Amino acid sequence: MAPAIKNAESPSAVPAKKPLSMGTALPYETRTAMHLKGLVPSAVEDFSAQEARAYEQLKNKGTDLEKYIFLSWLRNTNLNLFYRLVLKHLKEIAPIIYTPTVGQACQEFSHIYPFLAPPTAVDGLYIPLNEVDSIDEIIANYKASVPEGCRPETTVITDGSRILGLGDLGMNGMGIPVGKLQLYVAAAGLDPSRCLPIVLDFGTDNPKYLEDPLYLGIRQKRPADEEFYAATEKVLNGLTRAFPEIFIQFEDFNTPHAFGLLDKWRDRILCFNDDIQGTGSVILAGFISAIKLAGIPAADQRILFVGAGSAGVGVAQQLVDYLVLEHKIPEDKAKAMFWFVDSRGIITANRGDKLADHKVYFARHDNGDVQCKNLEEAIEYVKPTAMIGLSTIYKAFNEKILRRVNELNPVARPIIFPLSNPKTKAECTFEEAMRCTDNRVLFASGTAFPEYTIPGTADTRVPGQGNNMYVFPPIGLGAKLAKPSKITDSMIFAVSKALSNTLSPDEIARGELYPRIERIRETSAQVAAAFVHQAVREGLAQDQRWIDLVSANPASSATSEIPDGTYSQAVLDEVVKHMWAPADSVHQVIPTKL
Ligand SMILES: NC(=O)C1=CN([C@@H]2O[C@H](COP(=O)(O)OP(=O)(O)OC[C@H]3O[C@@H](n4cnc5c(N)ncnc54)[C@H](OP(=O)(O)O)[C@@H]3O)[C@@H](O)[C@H]2O)C=CC1
Ligand SMILES: CC(=O)C(=O)O
Ligand SMILES: [Mg+2]
Repeated sequence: MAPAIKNAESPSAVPAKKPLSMGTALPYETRTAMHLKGLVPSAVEDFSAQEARAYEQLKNKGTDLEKYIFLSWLRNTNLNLFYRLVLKHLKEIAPIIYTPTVGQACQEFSHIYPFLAPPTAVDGLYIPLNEVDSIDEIIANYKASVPEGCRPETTVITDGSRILGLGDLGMNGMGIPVGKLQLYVAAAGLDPSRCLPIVLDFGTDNPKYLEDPLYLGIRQKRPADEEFYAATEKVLNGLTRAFPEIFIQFEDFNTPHAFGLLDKWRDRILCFNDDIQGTGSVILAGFISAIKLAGIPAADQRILFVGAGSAGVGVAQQLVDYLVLEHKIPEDKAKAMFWFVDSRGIITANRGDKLADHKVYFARHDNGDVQCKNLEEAIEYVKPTAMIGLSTIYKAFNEKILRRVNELNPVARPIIFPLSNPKTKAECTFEEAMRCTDNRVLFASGTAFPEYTIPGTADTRVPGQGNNMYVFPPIGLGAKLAKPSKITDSMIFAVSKALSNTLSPDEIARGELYPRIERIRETSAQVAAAFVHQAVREGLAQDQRWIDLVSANPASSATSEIPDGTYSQAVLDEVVKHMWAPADSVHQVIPTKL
């Protein structure tokens, strides 16, 4: 793990008013000085004993949802211990605080909410549609409820309208901003006291929640577009008025609004859309590794997307940019390497329905009279070398389909990425993909699948996790440091290149497509450094210290137009110094002299 220190400019992430959260780790002198004598058990422990106890409790929970609730409570009562535990057991805990369990937690959010945090904890902003005119008051309330100086620098905002592949969960979607921000902290060392989850409680079109007596959001249908955009504008204006440097991640908005918000705001404020750009970036990184192993030239790939929403189109846009920039394939030819299947079949210009704006660019014009109505027909027509699932359809890549794609690719290794989340929406599992392709598959999934040992051998393969968790934390960290006026597509492209460069020789030798999750802190620092370099190269960075550092240490002769994802050691070293990490001993967080 990259060494990490607390950002000297940040207030401590552990609220000073709550020393009791350190509980049994408080030394006797501190207890005396703070009039706590007799209020905690007499043993004085170090943090690792507390950590062992917390881990024991975690292991004893019967279900993943119980583990989620326990971890949420821990985070809200002992932040330091929570992040020590998360970092030590990241591979085990990430699927609980993030996909897949976070999906279930969102579905149950209104039922478990009171048990996630003590009543005094402020865990984010809940902004009802009918209160958007009070945004300044809401922000003032927030400021008054957190320690002086805790100005948020990173926010994840959703309106809960498309939570993972689970659909419209209304206000219950709050679990996603909360979960994403925990990864910002764990993976990239953002200061937890400066992370602000926000849910726009704008109603829900999901009857299940409207009828649920325990639902905690406003009980009304979602507003029409005009009202949605006007209300969102009030919130974003209020937020940027109060915190002009804040980095905003749009998350899990339904696809038309995801594209609409990005178009409207991307040149005005420091923001990005995780589902379009973050997913595009992370899947491009895995794809770069996959095509190196596929055994055919990149230009011969025939790429079939199953699902044409914000994620599918976002990924394909990044792949086209890559084929054009890196492989010098003309844009028209690159675009022609892609086919999309949506709920009505292959997307063509003459299919007879009015295509949503985001589908138009990739609609086929070369199909003549052929219209494939489903995935099976599409496979026979396209004969894909790569199949990318962002459809939310569980088992869409069934055994027959997987075997057929394998059969169609006797030379090239098939690329199969079932990327829909959570696990209950994944197009196939790693085991299925391995079995049906004679273990030849180049695989990545949105939710982590277990390793697979090829029967009768000791050959155990590790599946790639193609999840935007590898890129949004370093993008946020890089943005916080370099302070670019906006996030550009070329910065996102640099991030993909940088992530693909982080694979270790061992991971490359084993044919893996992503770095192991246990190294995510190290890779996040490297990717953030590449982001900072690119922001400076493009002339958009506004923090003079980083401009000077990059100018004195240019990593390569890359231009702003064709990013190569490189960074200098000097910038990497400096980035690492700005990553927050939990304290190792109570003396780092509680002054010895009170
Ligand atoms: N791995 C990762 O990091 C990420 C994964 N995702 C996952 O991607 C998935 C999709 O997200 P998003 O694009 O925003 O969602 P959308 O709901 O906008 O997109 C879903 C797409 O799938 C299509 N579809 C539905 N049924 C079928 C079917 N039977 N056959 C083929 N296509 C079908 C829909 O068609 P139509 O347009 O006709 O309705 C639509 O184009 C989610 O599960 C999400 O969790 C998202 C972001 C990141
Ligand atoms: C990972 C993610 O952002 C999603 O599934 O929506
Ligand atoms: Mg998402």
